[in-house]
Amino acid sequence: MAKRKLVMIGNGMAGVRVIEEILKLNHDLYEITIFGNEPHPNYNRIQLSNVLQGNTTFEETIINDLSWYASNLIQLFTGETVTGIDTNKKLVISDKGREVAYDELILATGSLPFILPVPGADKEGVIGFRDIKDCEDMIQTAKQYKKAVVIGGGLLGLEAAKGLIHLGMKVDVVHLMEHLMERQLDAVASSMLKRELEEQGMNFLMEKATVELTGTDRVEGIRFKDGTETKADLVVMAAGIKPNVSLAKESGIYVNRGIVVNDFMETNIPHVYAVGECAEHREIVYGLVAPLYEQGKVLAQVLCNQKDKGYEGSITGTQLKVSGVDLFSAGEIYDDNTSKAIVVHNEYEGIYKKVLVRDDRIVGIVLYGDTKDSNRLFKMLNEKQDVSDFTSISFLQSQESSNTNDVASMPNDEVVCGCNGISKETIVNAIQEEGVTTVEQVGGCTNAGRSCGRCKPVIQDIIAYTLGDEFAQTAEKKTVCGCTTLSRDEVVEEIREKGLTTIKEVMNVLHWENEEGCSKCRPALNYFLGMIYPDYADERDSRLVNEKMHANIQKDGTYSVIPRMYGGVTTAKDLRKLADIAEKYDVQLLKITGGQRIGLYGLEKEKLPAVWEDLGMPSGYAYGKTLRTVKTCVGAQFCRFGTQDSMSLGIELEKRFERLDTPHKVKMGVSACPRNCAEAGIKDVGIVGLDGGWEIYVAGNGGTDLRAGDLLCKVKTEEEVYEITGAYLQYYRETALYLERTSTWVERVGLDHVKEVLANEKTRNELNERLNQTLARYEEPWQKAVEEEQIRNAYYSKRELLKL
Ligand SMILES: Cc1cc2nc3c(=O)[nH]c(=O)nc-3n(C[C@H](O)[C@H](O)[C@H](O)COP(=O)(O)OP(=O)(O)OC[C@H]3O[C@@H](n4cnc5c(N)ncnc54)[C@H](O)[C@@H]3O)c2cc1C
Ligand SMILES: NC(=O)c1ccc[n+]([C@@H]2O[C@H](COP(=O)([O-])OP(=O)(O)OC[C@H]3O[C@@H](n4cnc5c(N)ncnc54)[C@H](O)[C@@H]3O)[C@@H](O)[C@H]2O)c1
Ligand code: SF4
Ligand code: FES
Repeated sequence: MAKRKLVMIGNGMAGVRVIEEILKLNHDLYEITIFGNEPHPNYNRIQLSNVLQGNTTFEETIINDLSWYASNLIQLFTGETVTGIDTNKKLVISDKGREVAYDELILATGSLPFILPVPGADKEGVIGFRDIKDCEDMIQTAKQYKKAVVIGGGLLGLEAAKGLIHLGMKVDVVHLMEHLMERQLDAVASSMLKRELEEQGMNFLMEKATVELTGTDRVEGIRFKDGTETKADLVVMAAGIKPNVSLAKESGIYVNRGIVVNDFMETNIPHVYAVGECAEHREIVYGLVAPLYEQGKVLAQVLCNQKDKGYEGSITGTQLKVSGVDLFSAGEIYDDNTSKAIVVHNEYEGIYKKVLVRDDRIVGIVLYGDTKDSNRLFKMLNEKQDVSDFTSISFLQSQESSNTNDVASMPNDEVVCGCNGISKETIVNAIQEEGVTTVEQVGGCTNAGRSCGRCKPVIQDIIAYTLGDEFAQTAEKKTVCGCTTLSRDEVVEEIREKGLTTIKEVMNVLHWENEEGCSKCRPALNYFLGMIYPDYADERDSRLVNEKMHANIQKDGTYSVIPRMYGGVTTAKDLRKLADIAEKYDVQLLKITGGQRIGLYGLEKEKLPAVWEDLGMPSGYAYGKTLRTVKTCVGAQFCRFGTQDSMSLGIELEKRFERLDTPHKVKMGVSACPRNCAEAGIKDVGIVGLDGGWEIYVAGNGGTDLRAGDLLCKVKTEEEVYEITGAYLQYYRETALYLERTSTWVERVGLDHVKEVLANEKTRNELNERLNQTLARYEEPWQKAVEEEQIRNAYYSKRELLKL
């Protein structure tokens, strides 16, 4: 039976969770297309605050990478905005003119920051805080400017302010009201918070209404209603959000504040649903992930014909992600004449706890300084438990005890991960029945910990408590992925010892939890097998998407073609050919890359084999975990400072080691003198010419984790360079974790250790022998695609559009 067509607009947290739930319920029901106007796969927006505060990286915020979409046959259009919906013809239209028909349509367009409508709000340097782009803007601005002003003393504003302080800026927080976070905290908790944040370096301008942003092109200051002013090089608007509903509205879908949905997330138009921050349910628009995920679960059931009781609304609990601040708030915050407050205020220790009770039920919680009881109290609030038997002590005094004792006394049904609604019992079951032993694996099985991450310490305690002695042995272990409890070294050892030769066999024999593996372990296993057996028959479908396609997928779904240009040296004939091909195939962009070659960007998948055939040049592997480029300077052939022939050495290095699978990408550079024009000092392997010899540097990195290379050794001849480089690469191949760059690998194993290994001639020879055996197995992949129809049909035909 033909699959039904499911289209989703919005590639954010709530929407993609719906897709994950659908895939769990019925993997094959839908042909899924997702439009996301950000140029990224689905990432954890919540963690942007932690990126700013330096606690995590952008890479770590990715929830589902491109290979997840590919392996689930999801067509993803990133950087593309849906601009119209024809609900009669049942199709959506994008800003690139793409029309996609749907049987079912999900609107998951999220929110937009509320930008104050004051003069000057459109000046350069005025931003919201919503996405990676905003985050990057703040990081860049902090490198150049000193003074930031955040407008809004709510959750978002305070997290942004903390991040900007971390980035080295002076920060004013402008707040309209008398108290910070007035929607979540009462006056006492709010003033305790203010004091703490002032100590952390924030300056508060309270009860200030902004009337104008001053400056010429770029913002220079803020003027307030009371006539006062403050200077600003950067203004971050964090004064709330508004549901992103214009597309729905223009398409005739009923919108109030958000897109109005019933308990099954259905809009007023048949087959059109809304979920997440853009949806309004029973007159409430939610702005935290916990309720959005509940909505997502319900919508997945509806779309998989498993309609249950529907979504009935949520009570939300909030915490602030600022280190040194421990607070929790849920429900009402002030008592009135129908409710009573139970309050503990220990000023000495900076602890404040308030529980509001009406008709023997908890209706509100405010905790500051000690939030240990938040889960327990929040559960009582949510379940409307009768609390008439509780004393104020049993309400509010958490027992001083060790963490594992806390876990022991925790009821089984206590919710541990509020974002995902996961109880202790579910986590314990995953540990006992699925054999998981790390927080990451628990997340893989249950989703716990995959959003704001604040429950991770408790999950860790539950793992320790459940595993007992076993825990100590597994605690230090970094497993290959959530499908196994084995580490990289254990997997490699088992493959060698048991003579396992295919990915399937490894998974079966080593009792993989998920028998199909996942997007993390399949490429890793493929790599390990290829590293162990020189004649290994590569499993192309297990590779990361770009390697599988032998081309780099771009944000609009097109691909790039970057042929080899050994050592960055080309010819007039090749340049002419590239120019002709660029015109013939109408490439969107022709660009000199950072690795000294020329890239053709914006080619549709179906065109790739023809382009490669016309080019007749080898692949530059610009997409691979392999040797990318060897950058060279002109050296002794032309430069008056050159002491060595850097171009010849670079070209030979590239020819010798091209196509070699490595744990991560490898870049090299060769300069002919210490002026180092080829930037060899920030390469995985950098060679610098001296009078009568060469210096070999290793473990440099010019990317996000900038690192200068370490001097490995000095040699006299080119032959020695090849020998040392070969042995070094093979040792890296054999001992690094999959996806570990040489820079982190060397730091982990130690430069002295690597030097010691390579100093031994016998070891060097053995390493080079194994390397050469492996190198012998490689074929030119583009040529193969040109020659073999089966490959073209499998990977580059239109029919296979969804398989990426
Ligand atoms: C810095 C920050 C910190 C946060 N911290 C927390 C926290 O600690 N706890 C918590 O629970 N929540 C937190 N939140 C809120 C949480 O991130 C959101 O509730 C959640 O991301 C909303 O999910 P969503 O899918 O509805 O919207 P989004 O994640 O915003 O996704 C919507 C996506 O749709 C795209 N889109 C919109 N229109 C179109 C179109 N026409 N065509 C194509 N694509 C379109 C948007 O670009 C966006 O990528 C935080 C938010 C921010 C910004
Ligand atoms: N830790 C978390 O859970 C977390 C973190 C960040 C963001 N978020 C979510 O992101 C969304 C946006 O957060 P937010 O803090 O912008 O929204 P918010 O509505 O919670 O807070 C906005 C704050 O700005 C203040 N404000 C409004 N107008 C102002 C003005 N003109 N001048 C100065 N202050 C003004 C308000 O008084 C309010 O305190 C919310 O849904 C929030 O729940 C959550
Ligand atoms: S590194 Fe030295 S030899 Fe090479 S181009 Fe620069 S100055 Fe000339
Ligand atoms: S509480 Fe947010 S991820 Fe668990």
